[in-house]
Amino acid sequence: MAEDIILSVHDLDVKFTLRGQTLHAIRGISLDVYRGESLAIVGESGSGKSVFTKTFMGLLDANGSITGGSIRYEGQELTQLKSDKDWRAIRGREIAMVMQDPMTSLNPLKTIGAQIEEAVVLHQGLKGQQARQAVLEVLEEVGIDDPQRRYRQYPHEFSGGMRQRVVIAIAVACRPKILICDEPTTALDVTIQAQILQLIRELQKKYDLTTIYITHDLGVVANVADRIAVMYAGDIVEIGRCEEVFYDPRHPYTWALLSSLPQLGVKGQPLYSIAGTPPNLFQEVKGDAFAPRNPQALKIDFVERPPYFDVTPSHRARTWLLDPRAPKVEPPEHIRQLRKQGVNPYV
Ligand SMILES: Nc1ncnc2c1ncn2[C@@H]1O[C@H](COP(=O)(O)OP(=O)(O)OP(=O)(O)O)[C@@H](O)[C@H]1O
Repeated sequence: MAEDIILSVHDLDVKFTLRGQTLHAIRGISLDVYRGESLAIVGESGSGKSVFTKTFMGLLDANGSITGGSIRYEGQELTQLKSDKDWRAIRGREIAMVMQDPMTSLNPLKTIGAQIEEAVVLHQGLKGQQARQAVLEVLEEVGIDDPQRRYRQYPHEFSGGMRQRVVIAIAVACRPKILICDEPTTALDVTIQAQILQLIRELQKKYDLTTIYITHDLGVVANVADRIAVMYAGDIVEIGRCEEVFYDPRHPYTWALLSSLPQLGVKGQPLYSIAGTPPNLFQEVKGDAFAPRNPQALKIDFVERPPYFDVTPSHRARTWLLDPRAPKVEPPEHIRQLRKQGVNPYV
């Protein structure tokens, strides 16, 4: 059976203007997101993960604009939406976001209860006692004890993990179909991180949510993602099912990203880090954007941008290495070992 596509991005381009110069942040991304799936978008800082997902919600900074391509959500073309009123029908209501730092999305001057209640009133059409009851239920649902008391408290009276639960409560109270989680656990310690990811997973099942995780840490999503999209320099360079990207990665950037996971490090040896820096997006990127940092780059990598090559029907990568004419280049030994071992070293 064909997958049901909830969001379809085609050849998307985003540019920013800064002091008279143009920065090409998203360079022709195409991506279908399937209803009910959990998709992770991973890549280094600056690869364009946040900018890309902000385009689904009309949240680009004022100096940025979509300069090409399309974004269709449930058949509606989002790139045509202009006014804030149009976007309000999508933002929160259809597509909601949980940000890395809960303090940026919470109002420090309003009680937690009042903030969740606003979402309940606006999106579920409840009023008075019913609205209050719904807030207490959602607080409990996200694992906040003693909701009667917590309702009256302010954000500063909550710990970081609890604040993140409140932000998730507000997002879920809007009954969205897609939940975007932008580094939802980065600021939290490891135990709390796992609890928050677990909570998001439970809510995803309960409400049949489509979730998109944005993270620079592949390890974080190993447990939660059905599919992984690897971003580099404003482009998706590899996408596949979680196990395809972990055990059979094809793009040299994905190899490098996997190699830099602390879980793969050898005790007593310094952690692998990717040499060099990402390209300057103020300048035109030629060929494969990762080529200058790739010790095994081919000549053509510096000349022509690679197309996507299919590895399986669900797995593709933008690398000349997959061209039938390319010389055989093996991934590093430790990456090959992963497959042989067949165990998930990331979790
Ligand atoms: N308002 C802006 N003006 C100019 N450039 C911008 C603006 N917002 C983002 N960019 C640039 O767009 C590119 C992508 O940024 P983005 O924030 O999406 O990266 P990211 O992968 O989400 O990184 P991080 O993990 O650090 O959040 C970067 O080069 C960034 O500097």
